[in-house]
Amino acid sequence: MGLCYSRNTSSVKDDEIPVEQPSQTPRLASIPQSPVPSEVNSYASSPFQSPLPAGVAPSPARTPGRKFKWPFPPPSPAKPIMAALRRRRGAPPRPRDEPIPEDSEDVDGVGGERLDKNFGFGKNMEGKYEMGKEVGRGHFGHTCWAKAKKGKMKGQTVAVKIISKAKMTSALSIEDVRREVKLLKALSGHKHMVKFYDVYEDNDNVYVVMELCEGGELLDRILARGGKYPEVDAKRILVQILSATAFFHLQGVVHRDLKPENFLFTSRNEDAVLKVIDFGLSDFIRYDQRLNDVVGSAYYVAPEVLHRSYSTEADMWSIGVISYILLCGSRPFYGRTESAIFRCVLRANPNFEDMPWPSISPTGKDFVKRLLNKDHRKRMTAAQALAHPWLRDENPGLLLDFSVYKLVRSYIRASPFRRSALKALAKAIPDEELVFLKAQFMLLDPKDGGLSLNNFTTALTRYATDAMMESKLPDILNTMQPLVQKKLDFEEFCAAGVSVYQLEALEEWEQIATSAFEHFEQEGNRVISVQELAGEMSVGPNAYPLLKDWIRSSDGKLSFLGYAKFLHGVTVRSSSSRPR
Ligand SMILES: Nc1ncnc2c1ncn2[C@@H]1O[C@H](COP(=O)(O)OP(=O)(O)OP(=O)(O)O)[C@@H](O)[C@H]1O
Ligand SMILES: [Ca+2]
Ligand SMILES: [Ca+2]
Ligand SMILES: [Ca+2]
Repeated sequence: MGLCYSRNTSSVKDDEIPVEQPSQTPRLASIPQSPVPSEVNSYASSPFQSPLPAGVAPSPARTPGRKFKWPFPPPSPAKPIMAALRRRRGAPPRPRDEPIPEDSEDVDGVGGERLDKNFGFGKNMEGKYEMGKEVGRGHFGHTCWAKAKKGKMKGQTVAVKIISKAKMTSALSIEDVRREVKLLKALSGHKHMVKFYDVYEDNDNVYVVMELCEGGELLDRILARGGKYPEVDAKRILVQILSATAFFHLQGVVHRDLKPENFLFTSRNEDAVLKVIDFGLSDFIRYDQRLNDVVGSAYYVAPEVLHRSYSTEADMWSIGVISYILLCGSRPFYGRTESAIFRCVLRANPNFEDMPWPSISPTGKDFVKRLLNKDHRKRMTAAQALAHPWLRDENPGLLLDFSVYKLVRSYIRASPFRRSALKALAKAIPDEELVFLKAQFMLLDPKDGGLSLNNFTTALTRYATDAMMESKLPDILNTMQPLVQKKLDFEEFCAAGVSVYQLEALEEWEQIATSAFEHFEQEGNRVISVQELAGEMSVGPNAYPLLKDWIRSSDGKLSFLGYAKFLHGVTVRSSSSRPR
């Protein structure tokens, strides 16, 4: 195994040039603060960017007042991540083309001349707003303070993100800007989303007018506190992050760049509201879709993103990284080069032993671990995280979880044998886990104690924004037709909505499975042939020898092992040709 670091270790890999760091350790607390304050954001020298390997773009790298040793403006995070991936796999860098279309230059013509950079946005920015000083900077442009000159916002201060058209060098990068604006607009209503006001353009720039967040970035607050948040304060932050994330995930939006630089406080107050910003890397995702473009920031990137098949769970990983940092002041996955960080993300287990972890509550630790699970199927969703015991007393307000829709969908489409296996499992779900399912059941507003398709439709409609129409999540309802006649009571809803993978990740899994099998023996287990079982599992004849071991020779029914394996199902990799 390569060099994997957690926390205070650091070392240099030979294949890449390490970036100079102000400190040899990734520990936030030891990083000296920049003495240069600014009225809007107090920028500190950031340990999040200085140890970044060349090429990984930390968004605030060019923020005024921040010290960094990088002579060049940072490129998009997407490109360098891909380049490093290719190096890891030992493949030669491709000579000309760019791996990620978003940033490939001139796909539409020489010098980008044929690109239509007209967005159809309003043109009279200057007439409406008086521009002030810069408050932040990113790789596409910068953000300024501004004041409305007329209209109902007259006199109000706002933030204007100025995105340079000169940097839009491909049709796809133009599409990215269009999508960013569309997303900001559609998601704007939520308490923890930055409020969108307007968008303008001229020949040089696109101007996104939004609510001014005067409290600075979450990153700066972490630094100002010496890198570590007391649990109570960390909870307050995370509830807000999760509430925003549960909201946009339900809209079918993946953020893909969640990190402390992309959360801003509305004011300098200790209890200021936190807002998520920067949907520049975000995308809509259909319910049955997996994304494959590798984008994000190295320290926060989920393993399945590096494996090029991911969905909303990737954001949950990033929130796990943020939680880890908030609680202990160190990064869970650290390396001085991009490759080293990726190796860590893919293979290393974060350190939960060193100080301050022994002094952190067991539920807090459990919370972080359930987010930093490398298997995305075992990771908590945002809605689940809000229902986790660690946050429950924060009264976070629960939100409908779209992952429940996906699970219910596959339940109602499953074979009767599989459904009875899941019904038996539902009887063994620990009370702690039932809390979440009960909340989801209630959010679906059961009629006469049960749920039919109508409930699922109405609930989704209640939360729908324009973003949900774009991501086409409601399409899932067309595939849930069996629920027209059927009605799920709470017990069956649990069988439908429970995630086998998540239960498997629990320490008590052995007990849960044992107890579930007892129920299954009473009301679900039956004689089943190897052929029939293979059909149930959608595997071919070469799996017969293996499946034979799952059936008891005494009575021809599933054994305990067989039941547990049957619940788990075959994973894509081991399906048909290579069952394990
Ligand atoms: N609404 C706002 N209020 C105050 N400051 C803001 C606001 N929006 C952005 N900023 C500041 O500007 C910085 C850059 O904004 P943003 O992250 O949206 O730009 P970007 O060009 O997409 O950057 P990146 O390089 O991270 O992709 C933020 O980190 C923040 O400091
Ligand atoms: Ca940013
Ligand atoms: Ca961005
Ligand atoms: Ca894309």
